[in-house]
Amino acid sequence: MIQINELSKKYKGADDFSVRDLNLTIENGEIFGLLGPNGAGKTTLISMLSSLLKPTSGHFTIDGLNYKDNKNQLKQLIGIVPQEYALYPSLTAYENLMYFGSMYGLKGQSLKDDVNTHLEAMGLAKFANKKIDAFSGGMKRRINLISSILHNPKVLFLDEPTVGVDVQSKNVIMAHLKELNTAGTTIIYTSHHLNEAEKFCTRVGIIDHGTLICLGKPQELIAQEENTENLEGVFLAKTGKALRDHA
Ligand SMILES: Nc1ncnc2c1ncn2[C@@H]1O[C@H](COP(=O)(O)OP(=O)(O)OP(=O)(O)O)[C@@H](O)[C@H]1O
Repeated sequence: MIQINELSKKYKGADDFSVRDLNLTIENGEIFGLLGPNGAGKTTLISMLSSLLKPTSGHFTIDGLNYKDNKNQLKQLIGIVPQEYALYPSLTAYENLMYFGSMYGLKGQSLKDDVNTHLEAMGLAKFANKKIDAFSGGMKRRINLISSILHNPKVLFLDEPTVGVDVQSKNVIMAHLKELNTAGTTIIYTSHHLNEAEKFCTRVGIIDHGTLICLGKPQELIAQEENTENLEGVFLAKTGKALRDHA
């Protein structure tokens, strides 16, 4: 279970909070979608939960563990798929994955077998020995995902896992995430793809101006909103139609 209490983040030099007094509980086995307009605070929140960013105040625990006291245990428990590719372009897909596996203390034949199984499941087995810099965006996203799940994390955080990929790659990524979830992994991910979130998530939270403004099962939220047939309608009703440009 992920228990978040009064979590806030104000970046150095910023005028306002990017996440403000956020309270949320996510149960084991959920696929939880963090939705919100540009600049709402989704990446900031997920970066704090995955220990990439220090909160300004408040706290959270994952399976009762917190980053301050249980750093090494937490590292084994969670997987992180950031928005940016964290891959070595001059190494092959296989070499990258063996390297990332070794960072989690994995080695030997079982690591090789796991790498090959994931490459196969992601449709990348025949490209295992090609260098990453020759890969398309969709292929890099799939390798990026594999690199974060080799240690079988109990909780997986993903920041826009399907941004910039074609429909084919997106389907493979989402199917793989669904399989991981069925096998017991809790998934928390940010997305702007509301149709996808509607189908895929057990619950969603809509965040705006750093605050959680809406929380529930997609179908329940749709049923509660008048004249709305989908999650996009709920999203627009809650967050409005104004652009969120800022610089
Ligand atoms: N390193 C930073 N320093 C200062 N302000 C930041 C920093 N990173 C993000 N912000 C600000 O914090 C707010 C929330 O940004 P965040 O990236 O968390 O939003 P988001 O919901 O993930 O947006 P998007 O959908 O565009 O990725 C924005 O106002 C953003 O400008």
